[in-house]
Amino acid sequence: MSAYEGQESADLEILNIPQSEFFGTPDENGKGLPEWLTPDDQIEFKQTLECGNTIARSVLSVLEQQLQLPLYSLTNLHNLTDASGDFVRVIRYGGVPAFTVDQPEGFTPHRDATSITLLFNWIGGLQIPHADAKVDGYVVQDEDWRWVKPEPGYAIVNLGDAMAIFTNNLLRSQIHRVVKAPGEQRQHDRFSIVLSTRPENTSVMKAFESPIIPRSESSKEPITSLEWGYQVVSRIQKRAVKRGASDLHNVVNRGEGEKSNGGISSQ
Ligand SMILES: O=C(O)CCC(=O)C(=O)O
Ligand SMILES: [Fe+2]
Repeated sequence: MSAYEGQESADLEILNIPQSEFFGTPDENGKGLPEWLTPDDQIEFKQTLECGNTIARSVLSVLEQQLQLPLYSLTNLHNLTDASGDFVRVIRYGGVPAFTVDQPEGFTPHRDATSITLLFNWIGGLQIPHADAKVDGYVVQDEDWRWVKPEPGYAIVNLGDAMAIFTNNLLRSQIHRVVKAPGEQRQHDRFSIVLSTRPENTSVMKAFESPIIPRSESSKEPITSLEWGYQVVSRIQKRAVKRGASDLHNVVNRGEGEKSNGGISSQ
């Protein structure tokens, strides 16, 4: 798995640092860490991944109990040192003049191909549909989007597609998008730190059995988390081609999936 530095435009810069660079086996075909990352920066990213994993595991351990699953059912699939698609992503969305009315999307509507995503935001831009909104696949009417206001000292916790699979949709993967911040805020660059925790590569992507998880009727042979990651990427690329995207590498790295299995979202 490789680190990725993406610059789509002056408007959007993305850096993905995969967990495997520090805790697993780095992808030998990958790009490695960016050259400009100093040893101190590397320590910072390593510690950030470690903290993200600790927080995600504590959320998972609560969910595990609430779902009436045997102890460690979920947490054991999310060990820091097991090979997985975990990553930390830093995004800079360029500011635009305050109060402009256009609403270009930084990230089109998507659900994350993660178990848990922790988001650290300082200014607005993130949106989710309101509770009664009609969501048709990835289509949400413009008037149905609501701001997610960042609160100082808090992280935003998002459940991803893996949790929907593990619970046969008892837990839902939250659709979200990013647009320019509201009002005055949009003149500032918006930074976002994304800590994504995914099931370890060998995890079997199927619903757990529990008294409260609906039984799955699917007769499909379950796949591993690694295979699932690649499937997500190929789905995203097909959708992007339909939308007319030409640079699929950028598409996948823009949170819409990544071949290296780091940084994918299930667009
Ligand atoms: O920038 C944000 O607040 C969210 C980014 C996001 O949705 C993603 O990286 O999957
Ligand atoms: Fe996302």
